[in-house]
Amino acid sequence: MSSTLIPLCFVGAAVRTRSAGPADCAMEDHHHHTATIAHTWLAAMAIAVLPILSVLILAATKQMGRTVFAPPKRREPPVAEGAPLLGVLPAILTRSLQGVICDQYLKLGSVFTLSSLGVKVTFLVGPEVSAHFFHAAESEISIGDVYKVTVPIFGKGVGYDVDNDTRNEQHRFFADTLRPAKLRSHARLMVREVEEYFARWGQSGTVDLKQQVEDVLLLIASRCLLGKEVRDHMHDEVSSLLRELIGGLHLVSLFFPYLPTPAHRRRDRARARLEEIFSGIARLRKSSCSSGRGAGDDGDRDHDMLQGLLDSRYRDGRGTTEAEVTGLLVALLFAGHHTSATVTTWTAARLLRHTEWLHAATEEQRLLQRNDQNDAAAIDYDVLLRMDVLHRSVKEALRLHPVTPMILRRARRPFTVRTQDGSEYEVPEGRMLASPLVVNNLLQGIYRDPDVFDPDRFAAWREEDRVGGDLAYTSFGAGKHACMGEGYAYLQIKVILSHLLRNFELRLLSPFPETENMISMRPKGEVMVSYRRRSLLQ
Ligand code: HEM
Repeated sequence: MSSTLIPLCFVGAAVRTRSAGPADCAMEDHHHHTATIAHTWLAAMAIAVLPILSVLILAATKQMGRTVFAPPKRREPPVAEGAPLLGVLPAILTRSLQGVICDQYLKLGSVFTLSSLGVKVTFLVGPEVSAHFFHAAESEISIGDVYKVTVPIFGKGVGYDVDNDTRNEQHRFFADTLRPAKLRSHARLMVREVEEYFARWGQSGTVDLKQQVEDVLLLIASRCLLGKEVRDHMHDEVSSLLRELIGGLHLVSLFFPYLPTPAHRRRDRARARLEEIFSGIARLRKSSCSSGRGAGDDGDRDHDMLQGLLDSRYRDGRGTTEAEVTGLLVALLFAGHHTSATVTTWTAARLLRHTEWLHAATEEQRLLQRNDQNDAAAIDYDVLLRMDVLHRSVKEALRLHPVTPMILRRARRPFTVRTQDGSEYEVPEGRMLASPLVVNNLLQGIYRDPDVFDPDRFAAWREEDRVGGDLAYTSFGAGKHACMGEGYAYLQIKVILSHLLRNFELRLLSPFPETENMISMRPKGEVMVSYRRRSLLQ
């Protein structure tokens, strides 16, 4: 979940798109079917939904056929032409958001505004114009204004319900629970979950890999984030409570988050029950500590994030409340599960389609197994760090299939942006801003043959992203709100994929997937794969 990079990719507005972007915005076929919003409904909100409210306010300033605005004091970014009143909306719906952004980028340059029904979103394309967007303080460029909608899901007292300082402290708790020393023990738990899960597969068979990946990642989350008690006794209940929480997010929630609809009531009940569960576990843990029984039987309990958050303290010495811990855990689940599942499935689909890379990644596993003299089958934290081809394959799949089409912010103060060709624009206060990953990730100035799946572009001898500067590759965000779970995400994705490569011969039976819809960047439909057990060392 983007910052909480909340992949609310769960909101189900399916807007199919067609047509390719212009040649310079190279992208493959399936890409032409996508146009979407950030982890989310956020894009929907920006492009399609907020306008409905805003039109009422702005109608007075419009004429049919052309919108007339009060003359700007300074030069604002150029606005894309569009239909009367609806602006670019018809183009987005008949074509694709990605295609429209690409067109306008080629036409108007790296800074431009899309407008529809009175709402304007200014797009900043490429690293040269994105520094302020990613690095400015909250008082200048706000993430909180954009993600307020998460409050009823995460609950009061956490995330975007609290002031910026408190939120920063809560992010420090996340950072503590995700630091490398903790990741080492998470890796051990992840490997155990993955081995157990795939042991259920037969000698050979056919599966929907997308579903399998979602399931195993939920088990990993249950174990690493929520703890042994949930994993062993409450996994099914907690999984369905999380589904209820997600199901409580509809378009109507954007405007009336507390309207007593059945879905909102279910959401609130689920949130309350989760708090009850986590509070119960917290009390049990406290009492087992005071009775001298210590941590978990297997010594793992100390390492789960639930415990990390229960032990966290604010700077003034205050501990976290059980309600806060519940909210923070839900936020982490939102941020980490859907995103990782999407990237794992896309990477698998890419490897199975581009067999030269499947071969390279498999050979890497064979070598790692051979070189590991102690235990040829072992995958641990250090081995995972040595999976270079696999790592680059994941990174490259994420470049071509970002989990969110764009990252959104709101300008709290006006600012000036300079383009590479020397144009200078004043972006006004209150303007919604977007950094479109679906276009940034395909810029030819940064990536050679951008629509080709080529993990070597990130190899030490090319490093196209580094050459492009620190804002060239922003699939994990950047700057002030860079993803805090990147290391954890790579670990769990590589644990799953390396286990599959080592133990199964896989074939993609479905056609290469399209992207789901305007709101979700997941692979569309089932991703059917056949498997046959094997050992790489024989
Ligand atoms: C492949 C998987 C993932 C991808 C592609 C991803 C991507 C992102 C992106 C793009 C952002 C920035 C959003 C913005 O600026 O609005 C972000 C933020 C964040 N991510 Fe991830 N993420 C992934 C997995 C995870 C995981 C596993 C966790 C935690 C367990 C996590 C925790 C966070 C948090 C806490 C933030 C908010 C940082 C802030 O607001 O300061 N993410 N992520």
